[in-house]
Amino acid sequence: MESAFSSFHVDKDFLSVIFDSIHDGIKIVDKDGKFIFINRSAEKNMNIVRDEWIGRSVHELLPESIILKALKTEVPQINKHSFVCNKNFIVHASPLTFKGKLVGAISTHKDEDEIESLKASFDHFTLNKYIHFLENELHRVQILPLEMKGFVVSKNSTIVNELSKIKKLAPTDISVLIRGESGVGKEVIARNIHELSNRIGNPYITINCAAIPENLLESELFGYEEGAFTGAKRSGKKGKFELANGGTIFLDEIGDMNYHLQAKLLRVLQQKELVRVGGEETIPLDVRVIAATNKDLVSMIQHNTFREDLYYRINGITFNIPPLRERKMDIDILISHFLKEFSYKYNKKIGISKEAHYFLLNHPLPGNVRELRNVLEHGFVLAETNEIEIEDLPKSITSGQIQESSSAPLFTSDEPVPLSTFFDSMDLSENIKKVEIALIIKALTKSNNNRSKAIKMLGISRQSFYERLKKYEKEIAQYSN
Ligand SMILES: Nc1ncnc2c1ncn2[C@@H]1O[C@H](COP(=O)(O)OP(=O)(O)OP(=O)(O)O)[C@@H](O)[C@H]1O
Repeated sequence: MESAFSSFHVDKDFLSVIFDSIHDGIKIVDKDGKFIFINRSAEKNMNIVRDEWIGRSVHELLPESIILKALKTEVPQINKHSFVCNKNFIVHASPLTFKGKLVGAISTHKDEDEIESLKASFDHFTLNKYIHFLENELHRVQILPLEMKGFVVSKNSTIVNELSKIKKLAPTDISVLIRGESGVGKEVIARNIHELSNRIGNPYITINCAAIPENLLESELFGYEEGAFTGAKRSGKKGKFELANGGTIFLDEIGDMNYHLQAKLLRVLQQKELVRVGGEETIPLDVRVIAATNKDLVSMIQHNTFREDLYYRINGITFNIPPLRERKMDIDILISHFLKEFSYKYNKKIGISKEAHYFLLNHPLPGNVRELRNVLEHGFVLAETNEIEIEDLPKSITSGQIQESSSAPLFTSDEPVPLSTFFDSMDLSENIKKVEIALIIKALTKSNNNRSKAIKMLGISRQSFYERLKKYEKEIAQYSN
């Protein structure tokens, strides 16, 4: 779903997941009648290949369709009978308008046979149940975008302080530099700034300066004209800045941009206009710039690898996002947030065992929030019970480190918990504490909180058990019922 629909600011992959999980067929066309989305049910019950329809015109493919009528007349078409693809359907179609302008049309349809069989089987009771189901579905679909909008989840005081700035700076055009390691959530913040700004409704374009080969980055950013270089498209191409015109551009990994291009970028930002590569025409720009980096730009300036003038141009205000290891408190709420997200995405409810939870809290997670999300999603998908267990997490984090870093494993029992992966530092007493807490929690969990049984499992005296319980009261309480 592109163009006008990007203005709704709901992640398009996510929107596709929602629509694909809806039983009714859904089709969306843009204002010119081009198919921009067809959900899985529509593909199935119309017996078509949706990828072959996307981008093609409804005028050509379904000239008699109800969706085309809604688009042409700009009047909703409710409960209309339609015969397409050799089947009868009941269709609702509505024009889609945004900020008073027609941007396309949407239709939902049900197979008529299905409606007939539904009618036959509906008594009052089932009808009520069906209404209840639809209400739940509607609620689910309505709250999804909010849950998933990618708002920044954090309890960390540094981040909370930083975030409090967003509301103030978002409506201005001040440039923003976001600093932090990979995966800490820099893009989430950039998107939030755009969404809270007056530019909402206009494009939000991202480009990762490190991911594009140096020789292509210039034309990716500023576009090119026909024949600008070998392999250039006949018609030329708009660059990311032009695509972002009126909206926001997020320049990720700006520290990886070469010195020559930095000079060109600075010129574009200062003059608020650009000339495409190989072109002559000057294109005026109105783009808000948000940049991000993992690099120390100040030291790069000292080493003449980053331009000082560009640094001051992009650094109107700076956000510093600490890595996850410096805000362990956030792991808890991020886990809850992601479990909620996945339960919508996969349509099932799964929790996390205390051990897996504790494991994640103590795992280094160098890939920050992105790694936490990936690891949890892996566990969510593989979990065989209604809780993610340590065994469901990727082997790379539960066992990789042991094999690589210790020739003689400290624990060789049948423990599913590879305890030595907790040892992200050499501090002996800190590590002993972690092991003790993990084993006490495990014994309590296994014994259903029966302390006598837990003491027996641990093979320690009652006195020593209670001493430790007191000592680690806070940590254990967090994981006990
Ligand atoms: N505070 C947060 N709340 C909710 N989700 C978050 C948060 N921080 C990060 N995420 C999620 O973690 C993943 C990585 O975040 P993001 O892409 O913003 O990181 P980044 O710092 O821009 O990474 P990179 O520098 O590698 O591009 C995304 O799926 C994002 O939705």
